[in-house]
Amino acid sequence: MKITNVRTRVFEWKGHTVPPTANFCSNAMDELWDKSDSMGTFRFHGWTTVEIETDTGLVGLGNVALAPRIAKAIIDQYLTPLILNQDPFDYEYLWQRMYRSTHAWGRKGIGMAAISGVDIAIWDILGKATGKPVFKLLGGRTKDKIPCYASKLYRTDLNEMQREAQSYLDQGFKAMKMRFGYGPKDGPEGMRKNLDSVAAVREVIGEDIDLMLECYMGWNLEYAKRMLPRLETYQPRWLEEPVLADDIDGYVELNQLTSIPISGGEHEFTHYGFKQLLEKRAISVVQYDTNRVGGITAARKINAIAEAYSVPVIPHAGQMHNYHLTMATLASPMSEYFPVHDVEIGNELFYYLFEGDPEPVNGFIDLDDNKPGLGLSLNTRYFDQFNIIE
Ligand SMILES: O=C(O)C(=O)C[C@@H](O)CO
Ligand SMILES: [Mg+2]
Repeated sequence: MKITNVRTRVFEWKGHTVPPTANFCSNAMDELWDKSDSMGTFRFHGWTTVEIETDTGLVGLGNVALAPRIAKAIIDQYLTPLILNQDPFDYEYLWQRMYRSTHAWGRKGIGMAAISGVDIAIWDILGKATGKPVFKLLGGRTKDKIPCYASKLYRTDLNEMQREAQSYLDQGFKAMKMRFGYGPKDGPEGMRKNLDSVAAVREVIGEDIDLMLECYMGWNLEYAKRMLPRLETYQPRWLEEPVLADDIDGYVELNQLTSIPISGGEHEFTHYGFKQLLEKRAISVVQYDTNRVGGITAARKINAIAEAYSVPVIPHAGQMHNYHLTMATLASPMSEYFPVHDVEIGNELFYYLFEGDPEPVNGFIDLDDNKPGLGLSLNTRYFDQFNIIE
């Protein structure tokens, strides 16, 4: 089998978008003086799709959510020539070819995200060519179903947050993740507001539900060191990305500070990046996203390293490329799930652009044993609401 064509498209959402409210999620821009729409660069209102065609008529589908126009340019200009006329079953060779020939500029960030989109499409072809779901190629079912946690609860009015938390309980979720609205610049008052929001959600969900706390890199080390002891009483399952992804020693320090596990990795790349985080005991939960970290070829290597360190892998975001790895990995106890919603931060945009993602039932999702590949296709129903760039 040979790859005959690579088609990339950028889909930019032009439909209805829920405007961001102030302090809905702390983030890395918060420490700068200009706080107007500081989350702007972290919203996902566009996507790159990668369709890889073969001489057998199979088409594999992958995607990238970071800087879509740049991801498309990288794939078109640099990666496509490297994989044309090649056998998709040589996936490791192709990954190394893409990784090594873009090494000067592509090791982390958008270069690796572009490689990820191509790699995911290649794995989709492997599944379709063998007539098996990708999780079967990765080792098969390690769990009956995948437990997942509802991930939204942006900082709003506390009553509203409580109503939202209750709705996840009503749907049967046994775990959920909430966002902090405040950080170092908001002083003691913001600190109290952060604690109030955790208390409010805990009050609704009780002790028997896992609660995850997301900082999205909006704190700094000093602030996190003051917050962590105060958060212990709420027994969070983890505190996520308290500081910038590059402050690895900060993660190390925070991970040893209290009983609260520190999670991270959604802004880390390749097995080399995670080797460093795990060796240093910087994180207690691995949260790569397959469509950033280097695709399935890199993610499965990270899973093996994490298993050896006894650190759970709970990828960032739901989505098929992550679900298939989680299903096939004993070290992955659960998945993140973004509730279907109007387009807001952009995590929901996935459901407008693709179809095939499983819907959770009672807090669990399942994958189809009889659906070859990743089981995802483009959802053409909303195409008229996108600006599509070929
Ligand atoms: O779901 C997460 O872990 C994220 O970081 C999502 C991001 O969109 C910020 O909430
Ligand atoms: Mg996160």
